[in-house]
Amino acid sequence: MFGTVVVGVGIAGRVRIRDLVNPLPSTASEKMIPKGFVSRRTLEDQQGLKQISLDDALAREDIHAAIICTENSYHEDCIRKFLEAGKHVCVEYPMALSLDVAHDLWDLADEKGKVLHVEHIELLTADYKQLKKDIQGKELINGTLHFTGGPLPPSFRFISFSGIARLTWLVDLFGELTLTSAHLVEEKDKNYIKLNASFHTTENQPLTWIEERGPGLSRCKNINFHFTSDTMTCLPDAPREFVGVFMQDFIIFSQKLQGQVRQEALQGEKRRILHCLELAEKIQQLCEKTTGSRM
Ligand SMILES: NC(=O)C1=CN([C@@H]2O[C@H](COP(=O)(O)OP(=O)(O)OC[C@H]3O[C@@H](n4cnc5c(N)ncnc54)[C@H](OP(=O)(O)O)[C@@H]3O)[C@@H](O)[C@H]2O)C=CC1
Ligand SMILES: C=CC1=C(C)/C(=C/c2[nH]c(/C=C3N=C(/C=C4\NC(=O)C(C)=C4C=C)C(C)=C\3CCC(=O)O)c(CCC(=O)O)c2C)NC1=O
Repeated sequence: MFGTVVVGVGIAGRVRIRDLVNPLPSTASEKMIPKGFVSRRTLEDQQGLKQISLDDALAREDIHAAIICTENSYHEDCIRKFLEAGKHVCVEYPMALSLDVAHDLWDLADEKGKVLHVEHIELLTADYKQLKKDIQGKELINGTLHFTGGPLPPSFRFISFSGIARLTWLVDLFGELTLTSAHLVEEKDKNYIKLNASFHTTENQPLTWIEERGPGLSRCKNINFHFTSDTMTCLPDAPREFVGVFMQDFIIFSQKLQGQVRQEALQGEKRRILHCLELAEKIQQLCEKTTGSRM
């Protein structure tokens, strides 16, 4: 049994509390015991769960794991505190805002012998699983992934990190990438931002990622993938699965705590996460170089 707390009560934190309080019967998630939630605000009980202080969460011996759902700028500090206190950590993506920090946190997890799990629900949606199946065996000529969405607060930090889910899609579909260019358009007065990043696959095929955020832009992903066999311009519309994506992720975290995930799978995941963070960092550096300012 693993006493567990949720840290940070926003959109993701509330879903995490829901899943922690209602584990899926006959899955590894049943071994996770809700022990409370941590917030920087004083909140009333959440779905029957009580608020506890961060210090208590770190010190209590009946708490073995934390699910960190704070804004991106506050992930590193939280992960470090819980790992140092000898707790397992599940953190919402992106785990860190630089490659160095990510390596450092993983080393700390290894040193402490604890699980560091990074949520990547974008890989767990029914549409994505279908897309991956549909693409299997096809030979890419070139492709574009264009995401639009509403503005995020500054605490979600640089757009290549807050948008890491799109990079993760491209890497999971087409393998490791090399960045060839990155360009940022920002209209701060309009709260509008657009990133355009280009890559080559290991077979030298070009891929483009466009991440666009601004008021009135609805959350949407557009694809345009050209293969030698055909062209895909629409995401497949797979039926929704019975188990929600956050619950699927929670079950994976629980399985990791119970030693049910193979080493090769863990290593592959870690390699992918670090590769995506490295790309995100290179994009940021290139954008800063071309605009001449830190963002
Ligand atoms: N939303 C989603 O569907 C997904 C989110 N994520 C990731 O999860 C993390 C959190 O995202 P999300 O939950 O959407 O972000 P939110 O902006 O909803 O919450 C972020 C943090 O802000 C604080 N907060 C929430 N509401 C308020 C409020 N009304 N007033 C003051 N503070 C508030 C909370 O911390 P506290 O309780 O300490 O005050 C909370 O943890 C990010 O890393 C994101 O990338 C990943 C996948 C999906
Ligand atoms: C309705 C408003 C709404 C908000 C404010 C929202 C925020 C939000 N959704 C995210 C990802 C995500 N959000 C979802 C799914 C959801 N997330 C939800 O809050 C809900 C209701 C679903 C529906 C199942 C998924 C699957 C991701 C992973 C990235 C993706 O594939 O889009 C992220 C992480 C950053 C990013 O990848 O863009 C944020 C901040 N999502 C929303 O849908």
